[in-house]
Amino acid sequence: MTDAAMKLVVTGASGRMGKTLIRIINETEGAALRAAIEREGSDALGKDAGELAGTGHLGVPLTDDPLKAFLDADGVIDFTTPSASVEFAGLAAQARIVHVIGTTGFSEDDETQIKAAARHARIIKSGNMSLGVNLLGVLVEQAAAALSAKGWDIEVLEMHHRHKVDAPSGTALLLGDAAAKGRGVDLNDKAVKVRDGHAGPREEGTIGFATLRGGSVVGEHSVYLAGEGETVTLSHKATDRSIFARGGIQAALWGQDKKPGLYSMLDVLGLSH
Ligand SMILES: NC(=O)C1=CN([C@@H]2O[C@H](COP(=O)(O)OP(=O)(O)OC[C@H]3O[C@@H](n4cnc5c(N)ncnc54)[C@H](OP(=O)(O)O)[C@@H]3O)[C@@H](O)[C@H]2O)C=CC1
Ligand SMILES: O=C(O)C1=N[C@H](C(=O)O)C[C@H](O)C1
Repeated sequence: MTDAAMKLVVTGASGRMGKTLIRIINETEGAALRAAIEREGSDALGKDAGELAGTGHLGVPLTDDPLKAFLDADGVIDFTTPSASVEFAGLAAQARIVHVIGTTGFSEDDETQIKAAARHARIIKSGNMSLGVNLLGVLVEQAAAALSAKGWDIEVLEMHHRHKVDAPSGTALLLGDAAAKGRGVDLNDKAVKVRDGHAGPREEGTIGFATLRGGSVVGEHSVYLAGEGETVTLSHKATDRSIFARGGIQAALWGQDKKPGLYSMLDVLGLSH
C-alpha cells in the first residue's frame, strides 16, 4: 500500500460482499481500506475488518459512523440495502467522494434520490459489477435488435442463493433492460414479472422474468430468445463473489478523476455507446 492509494470505505462490512471486498481491497495495488461500516446495533461493531474477512488483523475496527468515515476517504464501496444506499449517496454527496453502489432492489423513489445525490457525488451504480455480465448485456442488446422481427419471445431466468431478498435480481433487470433497448422499447412497459394460475397466452412483445432461489448459488442468468423452431440462449454463471468485488474496486478507481454524475459499469468498462 502506498500513500497515493485510494482511501476506501466498505459499507455492510460484515455481509457476504462486504467481507469479499475487504479481502480483495487488501490484495489490490492502488487501493487501501480506510474504514469499515456496519449498521447501528450490529454485533460486528468494534471487530477488526480483516479478522472478520479472514485476511488477518488490519487495524480497521467496524464503526457505525458513515459520515465521519466518508469525510476522511476518497471513495465508498457499498453493497448493503436500498434504504442504506440512498442514505450513503446523500453522505457521499456531502463528502464529495466516489460512491460505488452494488446494492439492488431499489424503488423508483430511491432511484430519484440517488440521481439527486449524483449532482455532487461521483456515483457508479450497476446491478452487476462483473465484466462478464456487462459484456452479456451488450450481446443481449445486439441479439434482441437482430431478432426484433415478430415471433421472437424474450425471457430472462435467474437463480441465486437462498438468502437473496430482492426479485427479479438486479442483473436480470439489467439484462431485460438491454433486451428492451435492443428492441427500442421501455422495459417498464413490457416486463412481466409474475405468472400464476390461468395467465393466458403470452402477450407479443413482452419480456418475461423467472426467479429461482436455493442453496449457495452465487448468481446464474440466462436470456432466452425463443422463435419458431429455434431458441438462442445467452448465459452467465458466477461461481465466486470476488468478480463483483474486483469490478466494484475498478469502478471506484475509475471514478477518482471523473466529474460528479451517475455512471454505470458500462462506462467503467468502455462498453457504453
Ligand atoms: N451489483 C453486484 O454486482 C452485486 C450486488 N449485490 C447486492 O448487494 C447487496 C448486498 O448483498 P450481500 O452482501 O449478499 O448481502 P448481506 O446481507 O450479506 O450484506 C449486507 C450487509 O449490509 C449491512 N447493512 C444493512 N443496513 C446497513 C446500514 N444502514 N449501514 C451499514 N450496513 C448495513 C447488513 O447488516 P445486517 O445483516 O446486520 O442487517 C449486512 O451486513 C444486495 O442488494 C445484493 O443484491 C450482491 C452481489 C453482487
Ligand atoms: O444478491 C446477490 O447475491 C447478487 N445480486 C446481484 C443481483 O441482484 O443481480 C448480482 C449478483 O447476481 C449476486
